Amino acid sequence: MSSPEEKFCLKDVLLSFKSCLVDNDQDVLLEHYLNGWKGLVKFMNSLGSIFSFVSKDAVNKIQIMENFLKGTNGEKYQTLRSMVEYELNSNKVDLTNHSNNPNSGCRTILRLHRALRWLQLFLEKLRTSSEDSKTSTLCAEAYNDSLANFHPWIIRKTATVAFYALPARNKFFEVMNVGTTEEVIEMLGEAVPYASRVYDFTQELYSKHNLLDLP
Ligand SMILES: CCCCCCCC/C=C\CCCCCCCC(=O)N[C@@H](COP(=O)(O)O)[C@H](O)/C=C/CCCCCCCCCCCCC
Repeated sequence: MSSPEEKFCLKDVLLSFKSCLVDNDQDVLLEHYLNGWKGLVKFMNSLGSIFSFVSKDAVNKIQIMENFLKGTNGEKYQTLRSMVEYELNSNKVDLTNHSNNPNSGCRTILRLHRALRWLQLFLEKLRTSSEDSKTSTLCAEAYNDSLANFHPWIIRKTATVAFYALPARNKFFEVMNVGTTEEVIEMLGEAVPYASRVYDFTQELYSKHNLLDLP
């Protein structure tokens, strides 16, 4: 379990996904987007080491993006729109084989973007779940309808086994540190639309530039 300073704060995560939307939902601030993911990773870490293989991958991808933001071309990575424009115009995106430029911002964000769809589905399932719902089932359903389509068999199997270690619904809600079940449900009702708006914008941007299948 996590130390107190690593405690998950759903409200902060919520605010990150809200505050990353700019220009009337026509762009996303990368720094705030990454802050949202960092908050989620903290929460996942608080569930124990069973999810460390997921956490490591997420942290690695966040780190790649933070390095771009801190790098010499950092200003090009302020928003998703500016990143896509910059990387496409400077041939930094390998559309066929990722060995030339394995860690472009576009392909790294695409992995997080696909995970955001899982999160969106999972949160919505949690919000509308009944008291006797199993979090492992909700999580697996959300995963199978989203991320699993992009993962090889071995990762799908490992993830499915790990889902059984998820705490029961009431314990899960407790770890979120939001308050009563009703308050958690209310918070989720606020969170899902923000995550959905970020997801929808990114999906449209990537689709417009044919980036949704980046290897
Ligand atoms: C109120 C909030 C409640 C929910 C909080 C959830 C917190 C979740 C935090 C992070 C989510 C995980 C992000 C995972 C990113 C995965 C990106 C990915 O698909 N990577 C694969 C492909 O990358 P490349 O090889 O092409 O670079 C990579 O192969 C994946 C490796 C790790 C396995 C990923 C399994 C994903 C399962 C997601 C469910 C996590 C369950 C957490 C339960 C709370």
